[in-house]
Amino acid sequence: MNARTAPSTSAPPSPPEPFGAQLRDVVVRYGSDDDAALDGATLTIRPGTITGLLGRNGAGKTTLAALLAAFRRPTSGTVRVGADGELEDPFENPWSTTHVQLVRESGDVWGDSKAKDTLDYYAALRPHWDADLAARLLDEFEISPRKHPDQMSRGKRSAFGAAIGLASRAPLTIFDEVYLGMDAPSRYAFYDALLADYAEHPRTIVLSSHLIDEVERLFEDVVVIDRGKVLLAEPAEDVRSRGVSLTGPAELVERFVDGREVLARQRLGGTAQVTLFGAFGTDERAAATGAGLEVGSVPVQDLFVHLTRRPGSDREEAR
Ligand SMILES: Nc1ncnc2c1ncn2[C@@H]1O[C@H](COP(=O)(O)OP(=O)(O)OP(=O)(O)O)[C@@H](O)[C@H]1O
Repeated sequence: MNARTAPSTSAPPSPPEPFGAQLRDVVVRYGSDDDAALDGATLTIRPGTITGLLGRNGAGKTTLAALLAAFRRPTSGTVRVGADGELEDPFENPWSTTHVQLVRESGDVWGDSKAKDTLDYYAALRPHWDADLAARLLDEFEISPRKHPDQMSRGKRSAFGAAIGLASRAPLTIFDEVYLGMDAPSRYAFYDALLADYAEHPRTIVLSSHLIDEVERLFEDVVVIDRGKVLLAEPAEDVRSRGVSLTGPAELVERFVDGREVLARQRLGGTAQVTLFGAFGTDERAAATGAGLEVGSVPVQDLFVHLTRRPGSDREEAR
């Protein structure tokens, strides 16, 4: 029995299953003359996973997040959100809006009253809100519940939004560039808290970020959008096996490059590391390992830069 069908009791409702989401041929146009912000996007967010949502500036990530959270409706196509087998149109759907939490850069907080007022608001709005977790996170980020968010630094305000997103325990939680202004220790504290709470309370997390190197270890699935189109949507492991990294004596490494596309190249003294695009066959892998090279997967960041590069307009990165 899920929370929707459970009889009403004084105990908090048990959380429903993690939500998934499906987009089919979704087009979003902000104005009739505008280019499409999403242009025929089709993808699935698997329930119970952490999905990295990646794209260059203006790619359509925030637009996609707004659709999932029912902040807007697509111009055409379908958006469905919900627990397995119960996917529904989230727009003007109280069940869905109650169970989907979007944390945006802007924070979605009452700026001119105490942080505690915002916490009380979310405690009433989110059925699975964990007040103890919220208090612990505010403590960790050194945020006073008595302070007004308008008087907080940008980083503290972002951290406040991150804490709200985690404490909401929503079956689908979307963090849209939540880290803005947060210093490195705060960002890492957020990633650690996210992983720890996700392990204890499985749900679906979508994490949009430009700091790919920093967050890619969290991803189970990866969605890359570019100019409103879905370039890939697949498990992070599949993304990482779209290329290979080789590390070892420079001369030896170069022998394996042999006409392949190089995504990244680093050299330190006689040691080189190259990231190559394209699957590496079992024989090649065995040959490279046998020759003493370290064979690794491709960093998501390198692949992302490669996939979204604009020929002729982006400066080739000197590495
Ligand atoms: N309210 C709006 N009115 C008109 N156009 C908009 C609006 N919001 C977004 N757009 C346009 O839609 C496209 C996608 O924007 P979106 O904010 O979804 O991208 P994004 O991937 O989140 O970008 P960024 O990484 O820079 O935040 C862009 O061309 C943007 O200019």
